[in-house]
Amino acid sequence: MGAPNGNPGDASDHTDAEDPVVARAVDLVKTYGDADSRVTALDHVNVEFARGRMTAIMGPSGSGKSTLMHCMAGLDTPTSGRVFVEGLEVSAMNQRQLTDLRRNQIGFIFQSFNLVPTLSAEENILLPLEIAGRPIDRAWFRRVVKVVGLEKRLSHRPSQLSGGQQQRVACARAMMARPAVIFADEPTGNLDSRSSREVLGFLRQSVRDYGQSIVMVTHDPRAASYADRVLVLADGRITEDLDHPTYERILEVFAGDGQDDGQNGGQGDEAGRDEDAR
Ligand SMILES: Nc1ncnc2c1ncn2[C@@H]1O[C@H](COP(=O)(O)OP(=O)(O)OP(=O)(O)O)[C@@H](O)[C@H]1O
Repeated sequence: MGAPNGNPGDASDHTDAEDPVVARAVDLVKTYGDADSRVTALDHVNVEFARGRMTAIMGPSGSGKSTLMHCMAGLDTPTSGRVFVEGLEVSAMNQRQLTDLRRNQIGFIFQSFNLVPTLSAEENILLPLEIAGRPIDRAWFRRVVKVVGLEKRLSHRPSQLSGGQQQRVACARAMMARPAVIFADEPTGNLDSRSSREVLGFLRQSVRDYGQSIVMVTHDPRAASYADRVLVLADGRITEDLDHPTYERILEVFAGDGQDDGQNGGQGDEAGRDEDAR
């Protein structure tokens, strides 16, 4: 099992694949500003993210979604409380340990793709491993490239790719290092509905076929319906925790009708979700 009270260590030589929880926040508080203008972005959040599952985080603008993800990924420092990834205490790490953690345990997918414009798709996918000085598993590279359907685009630079193709490169880049968890911040926010479906399908496939753990912030109920679990934040607190919700169920929750009448269980949405990818 993971050691939630363990010391931060070298992220490159520590994995705890036995622990069903890949990341957790314990009594997490994040405030911004001073006493006169204090904003509580996270208000005593306790949450565990399951290994090999896709969890979506939803909530209104300003509810704390990005802050939660940034604290989980070691990109922001909690005011109080603790954060663990793979049993390692992120909230107690120094900069070197955080760099190690981000290189070896965490993958990122951003709304704006964040590709290096002068590099080809292949070079972008391999860049994090090159920077970390890690060996490249060519067989895994070919598999990942096949999953995201980029075989014929590997020599293209980002400007020669569509938005959907660029986000596929970003997905492949995140998957390439086999991170313990991928944090995806609005991964479909800049994509049309067809490209969104494709990218969400790849993410689901990586969960189903390779046991990838994914935490995804999204405003889009359609995107959230691909997840195994949907958390809803409001004013820095988790207000809903939904297990395999349908698109309709998510819409109901956001319409303020949080009562589960059981009528939506097991139904898929008609247009968005790629059932084959689940
Ligand atoms: N660097 C900062 N300085 C001051 N306040 C901040 C800072 N970052 C976030 N906040 C505040 O913390 C609260 C939570 O912000 P956060 O960005 O986490 O929300 P969000 O749910 O991700 O919003 P959105 O959906 O609009 O991206 C907001 O009230 C925001 O104004």
